Amino acid sequence: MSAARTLTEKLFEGKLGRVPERGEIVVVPIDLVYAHDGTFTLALDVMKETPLLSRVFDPKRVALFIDHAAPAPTVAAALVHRAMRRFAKEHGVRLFDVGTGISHQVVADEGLVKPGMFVVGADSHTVTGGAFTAFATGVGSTDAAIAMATGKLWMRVPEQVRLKLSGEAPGYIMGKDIVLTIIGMVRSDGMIYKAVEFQGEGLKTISMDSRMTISNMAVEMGAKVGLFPSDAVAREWYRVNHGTEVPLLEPDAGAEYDEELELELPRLEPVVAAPPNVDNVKPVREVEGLEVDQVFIGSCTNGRYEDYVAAARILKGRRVKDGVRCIAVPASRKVYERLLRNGIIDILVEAGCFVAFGTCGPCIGAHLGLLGEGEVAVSTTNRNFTGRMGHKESKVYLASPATAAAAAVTGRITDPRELLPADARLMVVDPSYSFKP
Ligand SMILES: CC(C)[C@H](C(=O)O)[C@@H](O)C(=O)O
Ligand code: SF4
Repeated sequence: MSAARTLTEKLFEGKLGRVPERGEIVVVPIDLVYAHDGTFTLALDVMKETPLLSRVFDPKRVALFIDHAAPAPTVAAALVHRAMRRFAKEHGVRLFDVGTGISHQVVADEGLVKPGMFVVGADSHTVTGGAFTAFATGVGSTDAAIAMATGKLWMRVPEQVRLKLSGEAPGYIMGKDIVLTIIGMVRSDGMIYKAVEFQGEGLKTISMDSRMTISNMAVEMGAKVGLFPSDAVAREWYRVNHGTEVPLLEPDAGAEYDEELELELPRLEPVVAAPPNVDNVKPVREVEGLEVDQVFIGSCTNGRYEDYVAAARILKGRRVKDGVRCIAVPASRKVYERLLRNGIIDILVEAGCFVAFGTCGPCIGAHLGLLGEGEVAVSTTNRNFTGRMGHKESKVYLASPATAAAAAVTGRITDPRELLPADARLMVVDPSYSFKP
């Protein structure tokens, strides 16, 4: 075997002091473990029932989030939130309360995830942290409780896949189009328990916001983690957002992978995932014209600055079509504040959108916009399973924020290229970029 190492191997080596074999079961120290109001109750039960797990190993490495049913839409949710606040106080753990934001966004906003870390969260979209070169993965509530109490967790070292992104993406392409296209290629079970490493010269043009979208949906192809290197784009993001230098972590040339795939970015076009499966991916033009009732722009997949800038490019000076609800929910207060400072919230509101922030609400059909029988939504979220956003006879088309905004304006599924300026570049790599409406 060559001495060249994959990125996944480097991350394990950083913790274990040696490169483990694929398939080996290892116990790794965990740098950050988190849970939210949808999963913490079960973790708390485990901690209460198991004396050895009754204390938190290190409060600084544990975080709790109130984001799923937030603000509480039911009394039952309010009671869960109350229990979480009590636990956080008793154990000295950080609790990010109502309105701070969706966990996977807040860990980025707060700089809690850094290259080289091992992060586990009681939520499948913890994989979002792969954008920050962290081995970040979702676990069940019992595993989360064990990690909270012991600071360690066992893992099977995954098979490793190189996914080369070659060439440069056209300006109208966003991370969502890239990841949906990949899922359409490999299908929803194509990467089960594998570590997918995104590589290639195309990374230079993929912003951190879009990388988070791509890593976020790694789990929708079954992956254990979706990793980006901490290249120049990532390191500049840490400088601008957190004033910190982070190490360069990237795979060695010549590292051996179990599988190699390539996606040519210049060939991409806007796509949707049609219901009822995330891998039912088609070019937007194939479903163009279908009438929509609701558009949702938000979630941990696409609730970031770049996403609303893309939407604003389409919504500015236009109105949401009569009869369509356009719901915009920036993923965190920090994202919301940046949008507010840049006049983007004004554009959304003037176009007729309903705007809230920092909640999972509509994404998981919890509150703030469920779908009725027979209704159709275009949504920037990551799952379109039957009944995900409301009635079991409703339909969800997953798309980029640009495609979603185009549907809001026309009331039909529409190729965003028809409404975008010809020179629009929707992925914005410069972290200091501010949109001038
Ligand atoms: C509630 C939670 C367990 C779930 C997840 O793990 O992904 C949710 O966030 C989702 O998106 O379906
Ligand atoms: S925004 Fe949606 S996908 Fe993300 S954590 Fe919340 S419910 Fe899950």
